[in-house]
Amino acid sequence: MQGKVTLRLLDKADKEIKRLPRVVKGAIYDFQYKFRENPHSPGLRLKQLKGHDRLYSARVADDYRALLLHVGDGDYILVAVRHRNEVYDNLERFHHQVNPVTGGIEFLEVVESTTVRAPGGADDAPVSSPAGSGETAEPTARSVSAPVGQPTAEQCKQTEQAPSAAPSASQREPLLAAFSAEQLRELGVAEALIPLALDVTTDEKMLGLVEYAPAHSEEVLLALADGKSFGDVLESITQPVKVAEPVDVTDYSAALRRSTTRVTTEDTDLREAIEDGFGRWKVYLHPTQEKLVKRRYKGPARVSGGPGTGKTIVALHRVKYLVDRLSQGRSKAVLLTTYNRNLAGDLRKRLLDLGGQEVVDRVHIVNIDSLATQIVAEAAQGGRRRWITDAQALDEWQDMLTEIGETRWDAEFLNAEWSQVILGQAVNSRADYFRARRAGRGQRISRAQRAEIWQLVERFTMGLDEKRLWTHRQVAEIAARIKGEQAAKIAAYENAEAEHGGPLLHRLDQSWATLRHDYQHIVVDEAQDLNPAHWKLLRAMVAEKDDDIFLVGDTHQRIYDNYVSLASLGVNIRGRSSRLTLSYRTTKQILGSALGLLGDETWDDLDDGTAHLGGYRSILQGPAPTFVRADTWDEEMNALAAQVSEWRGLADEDEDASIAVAVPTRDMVGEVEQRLRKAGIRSATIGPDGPRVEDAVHVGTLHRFKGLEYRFVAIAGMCEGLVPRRDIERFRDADPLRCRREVQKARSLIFVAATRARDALAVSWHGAPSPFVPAKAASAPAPNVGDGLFKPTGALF
Ligand SMILES: Nc1ncnc2c1ncn2[C@@H]1O[C@H](COP(=O)(O)OP(=O)(O)OP(=O)(O)O)[C@@H](O)[C@H]1O
Repeated sequence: MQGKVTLRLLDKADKEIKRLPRVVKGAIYDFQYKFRENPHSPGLRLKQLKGHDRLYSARVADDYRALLLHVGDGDYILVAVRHRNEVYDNLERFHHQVNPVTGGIEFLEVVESTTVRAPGGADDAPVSSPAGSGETAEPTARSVSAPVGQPTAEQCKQTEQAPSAAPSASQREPLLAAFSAEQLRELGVAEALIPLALDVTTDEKMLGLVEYAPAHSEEVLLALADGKSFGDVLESITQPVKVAEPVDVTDYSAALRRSTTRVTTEDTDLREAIEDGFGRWKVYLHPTQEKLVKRRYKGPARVSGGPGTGKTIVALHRVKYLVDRLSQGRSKAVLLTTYNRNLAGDLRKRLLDLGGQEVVDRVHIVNIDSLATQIVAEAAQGGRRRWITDAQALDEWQDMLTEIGETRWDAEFLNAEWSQVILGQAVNSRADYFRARRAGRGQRISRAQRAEIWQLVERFTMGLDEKRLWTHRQVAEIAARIKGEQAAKIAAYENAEAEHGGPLLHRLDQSWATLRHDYQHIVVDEAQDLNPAHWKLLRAMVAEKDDDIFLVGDTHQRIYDNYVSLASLGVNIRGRSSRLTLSYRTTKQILGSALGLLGDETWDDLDDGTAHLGGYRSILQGPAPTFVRADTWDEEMNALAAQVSEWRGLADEDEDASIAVAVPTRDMVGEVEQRLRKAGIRSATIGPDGPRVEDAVHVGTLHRFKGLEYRFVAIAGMCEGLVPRRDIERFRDADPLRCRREVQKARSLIFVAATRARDALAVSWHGAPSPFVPAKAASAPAPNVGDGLFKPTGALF
C-alpha cells in the first residue's frame, strides 16, 4: 500500500517552469496528480540520479523530466523540469543543502563557466565564450541556469561581447572584493554559490547569478553588491531568518517544516504558482512574513513596513490563518477592515482568491466608516441624515461664526479642535474636554478658552442636528460609544459571573447576542489612517485576549489627519511590533527616489514613538525615474500623453489598466482624461470605489492611489503651489505645527503615488517645480517638448 505522498514546488522552480511550452506545463499538472497517487508507477520512471542520494528524475512527458528532491518517506520537492537531454550529464552541477544558517532546503545548479547557453530551451547548445575575450577562466554569472529564454546567458553574452574601452571583466575588481567566503557563509549564502559570487565583476553578472539562486542568497548578495555593509546585511536580512537552535544539515524532514524552506503547501495547487504570475504571494511567503502570520500574540500586534513590503499580504494570510483555527460555525467571527471603501472591496477579492468562499464566509470585510454607520443604524440612532465631508463641515463652521458674529476663533481651528480632540477622543462632556489631551494641536489654550470652545461646539453640533447633517467622524464616535457601552455591560456580567461561579441565567436568554463581543479577532489594514474613535470602536468589539487585534500600516503613507496614540486608546502593542523591509513591488531605482521625498521629517509610530524605514530595500531592477518640466500645463499634458503612449507600447495587449496618472487636483483629472482621449487613449477616473473601468489608463487625484499597484505611474502637475497646496502658507505663522503636518501629508501623498509603480515612474511639472522636486532635476534644462520627452534628467530625489 502506498503511504501519503506530497509533492511541493520549490520557490524559483516555478520561474523556470513558467517559461516552458504550454503543453509541457499541462503535462506537469497530470504528472503531479499521478505522482501523488503512486510515485513508483512504471509510467513515471522514477529513478535516482547517479552520485546523488536524494535527487531523482521522473518522466513528465516524452522529452521532459522532473527533477525531484526526496526529503524522506513520502515527501518530495519538485525542484526543476528539464528537457531530458539536460538532466543526466554533469550531474555534479546539481547542488542541494539544508542551509546551516536559515535551516531551509535549497537547490541550485551551477554550470560550467566556459560555456554559454543560447536561449531556446530544449535546443540550447553549448556556445564557446567569445574568442579573445580573455574571460574564459572567470566563473560567470550563469552559474544557476534556466532552461529556456535564459536571460542570464544573454546578459553575459552581451556584456562579454560589448566592444568597450572600459577594463574587461577579468581586469575589474570583483564586486564583493571586500568580503570573505567566511562572511558570505555567515550571512547564509548557499555554499555552492560562494566562490562564484566572490568572482563576479559586473552588476549584470551578479543579477544573472542570483536570478535562480535560493531567495535568501539572492537578497544577501544583491544587498552586498549594492554597497551594504556586512553588519547591515547580517542585521537586516540574515538575523530575521536565522534559526536560533543549531541546524542539523542532514535532517531534511525538520528543514521542510521550517518557514525558510519556501515551497508550496501540501494542498496548494501547484498550478497556482505556475500559471498566475501575480499569484506568487498566495504560495510563497517570505519567512519573515510567514512568522508574522503564524505567531501567537499575547494581545494586539502591529506590523509596519515601507510600501510594497507585503503588509496587506500578511494581513490576508493572517485572516486565513485565524479562520482556519476557528471552531465550526457560521458566524462572521473575524473582522477585516481598512480605511477606504475600494480597498475593502479589494481585500474581499484577494481573500476569496486566497482562501475561497469558506474563508470569506467567516469574515466581515468592511471599511471602517461603513462599519460605524451599520452600528449606528442598527441601534436606530440618528435617524435619516445626510453625510457631509470634513471640508463641508468647515463651511458649516464658517457660516455659524459669521451668523453669530464670532471673530475671536477661526473656523479652521474650531473644526480641527472638534474633530481631532473632541470627536477624536470621544469626549462627551465639558468636564472631559477640560481634561482632554491636545497633543499635536499646537496653539495652547486656557481653561476659560476651553469653556468658550465647548460652548461653540455644542452650538455647532445642535445646528448640524437641526439640519440633519453629520460627518463620518461623528458617526464613528457614536458607534464607539454604543460599542463601548456594550463592552462595559459584558465586563460587568463577567465580573458577576466570576463571583457567582458560573453563567448567569439571563446571559443564556435572548439578550445573549448583545452580551458577547462581536468578533473573536480583528485585522486592520492601512492602520495609519484610522482615527481615535475608530480604535475605540474596534477595541470595544473584541475581548482583550491573545490574537485579538492585528494591524498593519505605515505612517509614512498617512494621508488623512488622524494621529493616534494606540496605548491611550486601549490598544497596547508594546513588545508586539514587527517590521517588514523587503519591497516586492517597487524597483530599487524607484524606491531610492521615493525615499528622498520623505525629506528630514520625523514620523510617528502610532504609539508615541517614532517610525523609520531603516533596512527598506528592493531586489527588483528597472529604469531610473524620469523628471520632466514643461513651460505650460498644456505642454505638460502633451508630454504626458506621449509618455502614456510609449508605455502602452511596452504593456501587454489589453493591459491599459497597468498604467496610471496621478495629479494633485480634481480639475486636472478631467483635463488629463480629455487630453488622453484626444490622443486616442481610453482612460477611467479612479473614484471612491476605485477605477470604474478596468481596461483603461487610470487617472486620479493623489489621494486615490492608496493601496493600488500599477506597472507604470506618471505623477503630473508636481508644481509649486499645488504640491503642497499654496493655501497651507496661511498656517505658517498662525499654527506652525499644523503647517508642518500639512507639508508632511503632502510628502506622504507623493510618496504613496510614487511607490505604486512597479516598473517605471515619471514625474512632471510646468512652471516652477514643487519644492519636493530634487534641486538637480528642477534646474536641468527643459527638454524639447515633443522630442525625447520624459528622458531622465539624471537627477534623483
Ligand atoms: N511573499 C510574496 N511573494 C510574492 N509577492 C509578494 C509577496 N508579498 C507581497 N508580494 C507582492 O508585493 C506587492 C505589494 O504587496 P502588499 O500590497 O501586501 O504590500 P503593502 O506593504 O501592503 O504595500 P502598501 O503599503 O504600499 O500598500 C503585491 O503585488 C504583492 O502581491
